[in-house]
Amino acid sequence: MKISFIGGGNMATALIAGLAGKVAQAGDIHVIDPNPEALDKLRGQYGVTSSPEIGAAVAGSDVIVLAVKPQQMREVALRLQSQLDARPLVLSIAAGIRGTDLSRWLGGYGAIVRTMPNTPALIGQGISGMVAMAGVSAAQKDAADSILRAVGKTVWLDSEDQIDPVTAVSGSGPAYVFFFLEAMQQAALEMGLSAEQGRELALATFTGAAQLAAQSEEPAEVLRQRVTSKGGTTYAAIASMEQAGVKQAIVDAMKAAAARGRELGEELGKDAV
Ligand SMILES: NC(=O)C1=CN([C@@H]2O[C@H](COP(=O)(O)OP(=O)(O)OC[C@H]3O[C@@H](n4cnc5c(N)ncnc54)[C@H](O)[C@@H]3O)[C@@H](O)[C@H]2O)C=CC1
Ligand SMILES: O=C(O)[C@@H]1CCC=N1
Repeated sequence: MKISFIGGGNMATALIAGLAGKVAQAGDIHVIDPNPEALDKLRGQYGVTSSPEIGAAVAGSDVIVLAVKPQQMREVALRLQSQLDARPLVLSIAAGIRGTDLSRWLGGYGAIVRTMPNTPALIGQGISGMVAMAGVSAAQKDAADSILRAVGKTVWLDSEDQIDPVTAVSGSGPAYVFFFLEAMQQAALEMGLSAEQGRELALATFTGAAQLAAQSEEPAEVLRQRVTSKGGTTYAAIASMEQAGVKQAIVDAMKAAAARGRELGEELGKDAV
């Protein structure tokens, strides 16, 4: 499979790390990015070919992955329009950008899959929500699935409306986990443990609890109750979090992420062309 990436930043790097030598031979991956340092790194680490701007190199690609920031998507799509003769699959990973707007910027092109991956893709532990527009063939849907499965799991969605909620849960989700980790490590330090001890204890707790939840038939609430002895230490911690409104704050934060996705789509898609 020949794959071109437009944008060679964080998320493209995570995807290329999983793909190179598996779904595509390194020489069949081409990256376009105006930043020479990003290209040097990707060429050196993964043996990809590269160019600083969209041109003939993308013609002949089976899949073109759009991995620029949402604010760059329109400009990139307008430039890409003339290179779509071979009818490749266009795979967009941008938050917010709606399929109809992307299709319009690509001159009414319909072979578009929107996906929302996440950074654990870097270590093959990602999860991606996926939605195909009407012009995507079964073979192209399979190609999109195999690209994202090279870096983790895929979940196909019933409608595009679900992609903003997916962005709020798993796309942005690693940041919430890191935030919680930061807080646990800060507390460990403030209570007299070393930074190294705090890191080891907090990380193993996260991994262990997540694995336990994944392997258990019980909901998270029941697993939590099993740690929480009445009048004990966990009880004190959970009572403190409840008093501070932590659960509702997380729910509100995730709704804000989804709303920002919708807002980005509306803001950046309101042009006439
Ligand atoms: N970082 C994350 O956790 C996730 C990001 N995304 C989406 O992935 C996309 C990329 O995000 P990141 O990789 O985090 O950003 P990034 O800033 O690391 O990478 C974007 C890259 O695009 C390049 N670029 C800018 N203008 C360009 C142009 N005209 N042509 C080609 N390349 C150009 C930049 O030089 C940069 O290397 C965004 O749309 C974001 O919504 C999706 C899921 C998760
Ligand atoms: O923060 C963002 O907008 C992107 C999308 C999901 C994760 N990072």
